[in-house]
Amino acid sequence: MRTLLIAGNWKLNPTTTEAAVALAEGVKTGLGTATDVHVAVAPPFVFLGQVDGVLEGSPIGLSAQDMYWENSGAFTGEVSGCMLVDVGCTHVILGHSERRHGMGETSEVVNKKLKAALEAKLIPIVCIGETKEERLGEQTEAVLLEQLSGSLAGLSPEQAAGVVLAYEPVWAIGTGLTATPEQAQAAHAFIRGWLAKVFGEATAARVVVQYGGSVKPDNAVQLLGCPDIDGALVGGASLKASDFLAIIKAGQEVTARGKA
Ligand SMILES: O=C(CO)COP(=O)(O)O
Repeated sequence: MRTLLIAGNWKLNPTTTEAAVALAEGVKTGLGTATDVHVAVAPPFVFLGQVDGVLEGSPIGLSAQDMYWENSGAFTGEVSGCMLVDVGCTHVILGHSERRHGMGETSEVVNKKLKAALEAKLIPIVCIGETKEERLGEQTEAVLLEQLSGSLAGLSPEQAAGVVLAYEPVWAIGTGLTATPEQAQAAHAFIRGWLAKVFGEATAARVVVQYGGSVKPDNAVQLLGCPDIDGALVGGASLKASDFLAIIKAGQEVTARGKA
């Protein structure tokens, strides 16, 4: 069975080092040494080093929220995979919808970043998902197909097995409008079907596919209990240690009882 990954995407929060350290300390203390689910936090770039110090000795992974595909050079404002590894990162989020839609990031760009992340030995969390208009226009599968085939182009099955995907319907992000477990499971099954077709059944069975979009303590058990949902990428609720810990606990419950 795939191990669940519960990751907190802090986005552009919090705004001070002190608050970032306090949040990381809260998660670390609350989690202890539990390892039955994988856990990671993704603070803004500037806090990564300090948060890494806090997380020392804990099983919590450290994720960046983006990276560039070149290692070094004249690329003002960018941060590379080897730099992220140097400050302690284990994961990197790529192609978040706030970057795809807010900053014009294409699947081609995500693909370059993904290959660089794998080269740097970071675990990439590649985000995909449709907007409200696309869902209403029955374009969900077409959008997922474009984002999957574009973002994962040229990967070997072995490389693909090491990629984490995050299905995040844009209409559910930060809106309180969570996809129902049925809607989420249907999208996840579609994603796993695509993986099986392109990379083979054995690889598809290994890929961790998270759900993201208004995951909260009160809906986490239902979502995480779905057969093809292998974790959560949590935004707002990851900014409060007690809420994030409650979502992790939901993952632990689902793991302990086993999936259907
Ligand atoms: O975008 C998200 C995680 O990457 C989800 O954000 P919310 O949990 O705030 O909806």
